Amino acid sequence: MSSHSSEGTSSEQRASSVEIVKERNGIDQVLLKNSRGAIVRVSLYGGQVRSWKNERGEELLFTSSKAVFKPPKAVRGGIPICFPQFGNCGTLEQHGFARNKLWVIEENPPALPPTDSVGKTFVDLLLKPSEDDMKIWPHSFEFRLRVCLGAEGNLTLIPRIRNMNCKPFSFSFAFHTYFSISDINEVRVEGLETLDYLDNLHQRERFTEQETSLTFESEVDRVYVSSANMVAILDHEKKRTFMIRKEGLPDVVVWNPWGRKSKAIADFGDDEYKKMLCLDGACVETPITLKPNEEWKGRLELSLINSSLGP
Ligand SMILES: O=P(O)(O)OC[C@H]1O[C@@H](O)[C@H](O)[C@@H](O)[C@@H]1O
Repeated sequence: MSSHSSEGTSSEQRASSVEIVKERNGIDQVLLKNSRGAIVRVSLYGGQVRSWKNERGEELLFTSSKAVFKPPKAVRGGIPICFPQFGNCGTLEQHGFARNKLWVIEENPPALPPTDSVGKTFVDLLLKPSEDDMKIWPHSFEFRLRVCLGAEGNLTLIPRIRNMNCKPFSFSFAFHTYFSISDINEVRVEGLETLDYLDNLHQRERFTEQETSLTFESEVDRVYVSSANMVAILDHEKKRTFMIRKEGLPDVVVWNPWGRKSKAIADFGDDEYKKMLCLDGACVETPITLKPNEEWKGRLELSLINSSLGP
């Protein structure tokens, strides 16, 4: 099985492991555990990371108390995958179909560099289009996703998308990450200053970020274009910082529906907007075009540190 634990064990350490369990909807879920007790759960439904817990057992990703765990809806929380379309700028359903499909575990994926496996516990997933998918998006692809839990508790996602067509195609993409935060009024985001963004609340008008760090007082729904490869969410109350490192994912989507819109989302609690921030590594304004047999590879690495970035 192409799910691996490659950490060494000592008598003091728990062994790292990969287990398959059934979710309440009967679908398989992969549990990655490292030797310090951190755990990542990945559902084959949507290839979606559902949970990321650190060694202290603290949940680092948000999931709504009203989330629906039955197909065909994507689960509201964790890290849904938006592919082959982000948002509703296209002919497909909002955020594309990958998040609503059953993925499989891939036994022998094409090799990745040793740095993507050594010291990590990981699983490889695969999505191929069904006949029905091909009717609405007539492009043959293979979407591979490696989900890795590092020895230090870092969560890394490595997407690879290959064009199996004889014609080029383009897609947009996002890891729609729901971070769990203490209070939306208490967090700030660094790494987006001076960037241009398209504001979905103003018909996608283009603005330039004027703030040195982003704080939140109302609904936000933006795509920051061509950001640096590192963004941070500083949570003052919890005294911790999420570091988001990304490659091949130039854009950053920032979303929080705030109070009024939360009430209109059926699978989201009225006040839950206070406890989450969506910050996605994405290719939205910079869609990817693949020639026949060409492959795109990205990388998102999430880690947690317990001190502020700034002086
Ligand atoms: O409810 P969904 O389909 O998961 O989307 C949630 C949100 O995702 C965000 O990324 C979009 O910019 C929002 O407009 C959207 O409301």
